[in-house]
Amino acid sequence: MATIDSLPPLREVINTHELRAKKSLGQNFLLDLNLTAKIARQAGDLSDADVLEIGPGPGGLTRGLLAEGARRVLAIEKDARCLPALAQIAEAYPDRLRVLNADALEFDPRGQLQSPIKVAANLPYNIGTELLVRWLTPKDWPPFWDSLTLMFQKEVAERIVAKPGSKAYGRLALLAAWRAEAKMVMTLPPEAFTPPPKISSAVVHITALPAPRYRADANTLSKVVAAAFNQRRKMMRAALKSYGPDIEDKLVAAGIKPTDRAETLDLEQFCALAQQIKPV
Ligand SMILES: C[S@@+](CC[C@H](N)C(=O)[O-])C[C@H]1O[C@@H](n2cnc3c(N)ncnc32)[C@H](O)[C@@H]1O
Repeated sequence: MATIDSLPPLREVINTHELRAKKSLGQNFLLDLNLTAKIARQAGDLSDADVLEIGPGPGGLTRGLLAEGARRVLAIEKDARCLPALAQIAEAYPDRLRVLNADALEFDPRGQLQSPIKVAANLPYNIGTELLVRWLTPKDWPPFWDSLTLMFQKEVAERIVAKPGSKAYGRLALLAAWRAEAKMVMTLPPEAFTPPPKISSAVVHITALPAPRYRADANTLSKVVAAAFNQRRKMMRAALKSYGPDIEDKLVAAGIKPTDRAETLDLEQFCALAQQIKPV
């Protein structure tokens, strides 16, 4: 039976289980347990929280979360090759780790964990933004989670925390600012990972606000912001042409000049526009 002290170093784990990283699954592993404990600490006090971890891989961050005192961790891993390594961690932390071999895109977390719930993950780069947008745009608010502590490619992290007028400002910044507070809390060089990715990474900590900053329908806001920034150099009236001939009137009613460009508009204006398109 594995105990915390008998868990082997992660480099040994990936060798024993022949966990050669698969690019298609976005596998860049963190093998330094000091580093994974530091990332886990960015999630705040874990002792009274259930943690949902997406993509535990060989379990570096999972070990960090458990060592930092997480009440319980539910880890969702798509790659079955990682299961024996994760089972060994589960043995060392009886009753505190549950591992599901599943695709995070298909997984419904509702009813699986007890509040307060923190999500923590070194996300596979190919599904990271999709998961984040899902977590930020449920129909009802507050969401199932209280905070998200997520590793992204640094360029994506910059887009999440961007302010209006900056180059990185767009859909991710607006959706994050609408009902949450997002901060970049840590950056990591490529060498922190095995194998090293081409670019740096960063951890973003996002806390859910009790209520949205402005009233809007989540789906409408998400779609209109995506359309506006898909053609960010175009004037709003051109970028939103597919909304029909009365979009100019709706823009004006929302306090937006039809000749404005998306990158100059703030969250309040986009929410006002969503309300013109579909009031809630
Ligand atoms: C960047 S690695 C992080 C691994 C580990 N957490 C670490 O920090 O070393 C991403 C992990 O997500 C897993 N993964 C990729 N796509 C997934 C999906 N759709 N659902 C669940 N896990 C997925 C990969 O197999 C891999 O273990």
